[in-house]
Amino acid sequence: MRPARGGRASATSRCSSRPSPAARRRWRTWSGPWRSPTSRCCSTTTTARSSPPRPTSPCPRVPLDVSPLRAGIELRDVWFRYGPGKPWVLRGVDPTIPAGHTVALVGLNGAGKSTLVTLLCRFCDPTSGSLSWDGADYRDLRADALRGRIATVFQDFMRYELTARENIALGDLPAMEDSSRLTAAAGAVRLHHTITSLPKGYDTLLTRTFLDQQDDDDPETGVLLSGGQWQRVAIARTLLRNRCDLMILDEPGSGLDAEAEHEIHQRLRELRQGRTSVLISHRLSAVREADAIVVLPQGRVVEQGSHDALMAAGGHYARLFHIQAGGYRSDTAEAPA
Ligand SMILES: Nc1ncnc2c1ncn2[C@@H]1O[C@H](COP(=O)(O)OP(=O)(O)OP(=O)(O)O)[C@@H](O)[C@H]1O
Repeated sequence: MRPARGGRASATSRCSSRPSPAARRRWRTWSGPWRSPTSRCCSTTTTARSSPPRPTSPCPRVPLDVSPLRAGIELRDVWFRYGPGKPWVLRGVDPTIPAGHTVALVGLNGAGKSTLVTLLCRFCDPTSGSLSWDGADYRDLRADALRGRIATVFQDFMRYELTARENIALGDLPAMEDSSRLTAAAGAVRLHHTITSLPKGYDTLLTRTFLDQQDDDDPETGVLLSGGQWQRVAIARTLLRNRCDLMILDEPGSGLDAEAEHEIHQRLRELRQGRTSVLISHRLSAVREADAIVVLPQGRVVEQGSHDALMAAGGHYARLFHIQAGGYRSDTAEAPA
């Protein structure tokens, strides 16, 4: 399935008639739901639900600042692929993330969950369809302001060749000199004692440079952390941004041992209370308490609802849950830990 040909060309030509200064002033003072004239000229034409609408093309706009999230984030018929001719990754998804709620995304490998995260952070725009923040189209918003309101633990998080302090404080630079915030974030993921036992504590370099044999015991040359310890650094970096409006956790426990994973999911559950968050995890016991679980096989939303509702429906989610639970059973029927 492909968008209709010529969508881009016609959208671009329609966008070329620029609004007058007086009209632009009127739109800026419009207090209703934001819908810019340029977004109308770029809007997509949805004909049949089974095929993607025409691709939207970027039009020049005056980017808007981003206010604290009040209502929620809405996706409307979002289609996405990584390039023309590439397979569709998202095929008309339209979940809503209400403010103050946790929405979990569940699906098999390659279902498009992390791709959805890249759209939520606006690293990419949808090929067609739209995302909105309290009704404002993402494409009308300042990308830096939007990202300033989002804290994300990425599945492929970064490991910087910097000190422990810097690696965590990159989440929120003023915390670089604020030891209480740094230690609170590190403590929340049980990393504080690991860091304080390093040769230079929070100022230990988290990389290892071997210049010659004598450098082996030199604390200046830094240390190497395990994969799970790095994962805690990445989560601590995100927790530091606890004033953000949206927290996205993409497989936050994937590199952790069973005990640490259980503990961190427990801690994240507490931190998510009353906050807007998106949680991705293959560990279904970690997502069962989400307000809504969106099941996304092969880029389409096939089910959404609470754990209880989806289990009662006996569909895709229930099947995955039973498969996973079965792996933990011996003779007795137990839910996954
Ligand atoms: N940068 C990219 N360029 C091209 N294709 C990509 C890119 N990133 C992901 N893909 C493709 O998009 C599809 C969805 O990938 P995505 O990472 O969103 O899935 P996922 O549901 O998060 O999977 P997993 O559970 O394995 O993390 C896959 O087929 C993948 O190969």
